[in-house]
Amino acid sequence: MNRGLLIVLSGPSGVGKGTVCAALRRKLPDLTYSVSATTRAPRAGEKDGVNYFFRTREQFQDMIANDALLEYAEYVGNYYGTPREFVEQTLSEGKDIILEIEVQGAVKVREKFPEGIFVFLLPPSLRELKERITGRGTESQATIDHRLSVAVQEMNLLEHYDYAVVNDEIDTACHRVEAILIAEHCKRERFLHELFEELDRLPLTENVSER
Ligand SMILES: Nc1ncnc2c1ncn2[C@@H]1O[C@H](COP(=O)(O)OP(=O)(O)OP(=O)(O)O)[C@@H](O)[C@H]1O
Ligand SMILES: Nc1nc2c(ncn2[C@@H]2O[C@H](COP(=O)(O)O)[C@@H](O)[C@H]2O)c(=O)[nH]1
Repeated sequence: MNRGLLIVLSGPSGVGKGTVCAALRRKLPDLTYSVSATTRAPRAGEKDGVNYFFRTREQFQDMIANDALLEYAEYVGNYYGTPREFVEQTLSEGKDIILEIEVQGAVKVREKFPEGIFVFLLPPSLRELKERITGRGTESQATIDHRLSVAVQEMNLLEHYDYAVVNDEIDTACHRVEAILIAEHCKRERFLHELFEELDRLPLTENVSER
């Protein structure tokens, strides 16, 4: 069985990662979502085990010590991390999995899964990014300011990604990511197809089948 694809959707805070990821999951119900662990407090309506695994700092540090995280990062005063076992099991079952994570974590995932597909979501403008972070209304002004200053630094990491997708319209951005997934699947299938054709042409194969 082929391993599934690991897709990392990353980009600056407020660009719309969560929104585009949710739209993509509605369109592609077979795409598995990696639920992260965090020490941040739940926002209104967020549920443990659905949006995040909400953990204390001590619990999170235990996860780090037990090597239970594929990657983790400290972001604007809180820990965020990807539970490792679930990702590895999903991939070994041949299913695609998507991680929606910030950029430091994405760089660490790349070190462990260079074959992953790394997509950087871009805002149509910095002004729009600021409006999105502010408009979401989930953070204090101090946190918004902190996230915005980090966002500008995060944009410089674009060159480390395989693809850049502008999130101007949600549906369009979602289509773009879907197109990337389709293309990546095709690439892998064609690769295998060509490999087997090549093997068929090898004299060694003929000799073996004649015996
Ligand atoms: N294409 C878009 N057009 C207009 N508004 C958008 C678009 N995409 C997302 N938004 C809005 O921008 C805000 C931030 O989106 P979202 O929470 O998905 O960003 P995020 O990148 O996941 O943020 P964070 O990294 O801080 O968790 C939300 O209010 C969302 O509704
Ligand atoms: N490195 C990781 N970053 C993660 C993970 N899960 C979420 N995130 C990112 O953190 C910020 C803040 O998220 P918020 O829910 O507090 O707005 C955002 O960029 C998320 O994508 C993770 O497991 N690892």
